[in-house]
Amino acid sequence: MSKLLLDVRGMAVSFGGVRAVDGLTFSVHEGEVLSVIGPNGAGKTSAFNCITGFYKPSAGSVSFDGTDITGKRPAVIAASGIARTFQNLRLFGDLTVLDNVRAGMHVRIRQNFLDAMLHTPRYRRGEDTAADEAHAWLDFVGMEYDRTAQIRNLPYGEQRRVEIARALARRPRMLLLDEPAAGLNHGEKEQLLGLMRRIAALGIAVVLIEHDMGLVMEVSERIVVLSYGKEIAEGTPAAIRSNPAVIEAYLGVEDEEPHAEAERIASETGSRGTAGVES
Ligand SMILES: Nc1ncnc2c1ncn2[C@@H]1O[C@H](COP(=O)(O)OP(=O)(O)OP(=O)(O)O)[C@@H](O)[C@H]1O
Repeated sequence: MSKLLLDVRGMAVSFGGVRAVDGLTFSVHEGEVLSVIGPNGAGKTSAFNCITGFYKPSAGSVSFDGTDITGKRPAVIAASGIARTFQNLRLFGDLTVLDNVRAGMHVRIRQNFLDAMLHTPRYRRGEDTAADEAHAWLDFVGMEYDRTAQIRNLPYGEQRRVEIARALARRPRMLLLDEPAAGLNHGEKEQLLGLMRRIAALGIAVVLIEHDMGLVMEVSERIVVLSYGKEIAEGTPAAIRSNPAVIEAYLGVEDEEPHAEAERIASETGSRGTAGVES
């Protein structure tokens, strides 16, 4: 097994009387793709928020690469090598594609203030390097659109790609993706599947929250299943799709979508050649 990166133990967070995350324990290794699934409101995003410092866990611990990061500020946690994307895109709409990705790099590239003020050759070299690297990440995620276009003018699927490029430009060791397939069409979901595999092949751990079960079953090495904040199952896709507690958790909720997901989980055969069932 490759190197342990993230180690979450007994993590909890509550809002009023709601235990959004209730004693969650799991780990993630270098280059692994792990999915966190569960019905709406199960606590998936809250778990991401605790890991990345947006919420302060009320109990438990989070360590990353052997360092305790429990309750640290988001900027400190990001600097330790954890990047994330959000359910609702958080890009700078007025900036160009390229500048959005460069914004992801400025957290790690520190320019000398005087060099920046005086636009010295050293400053310009730094900016050129940053632009080259931003282009390289945009190539990596398959962004073929005009990179001088304002983000707000791009199709939604392209914006999602840029958000991943920006997260990668931080050179993280672990990337948390919160519903990256939401709003994507079938072809875009297939590209996303390939992209997640390429990211993992770089040795970056990928932790995925996703409702598209076709995609989850195809890409994940392991899956953690949450229900009402608690972990009810953990295992390989094959073990999860036949786990009665998982099927029950999905069937036990009122929405139509989770019913469909439960049926998909129950009927997945493991022989799918492509990802991206429209949900
Ligand atoms: N900031 C908050 N304030 C109050 N309640 C919250 C907050 N964040 C999450 N919750 C509650 O915690 C529970 C878990 O929510 P969370 O968004 O983590 O679930 P989820 O599994 O990500 O859901 P979804 O799949 O719908 O995104 C829900 O009951 C939610 O209403």
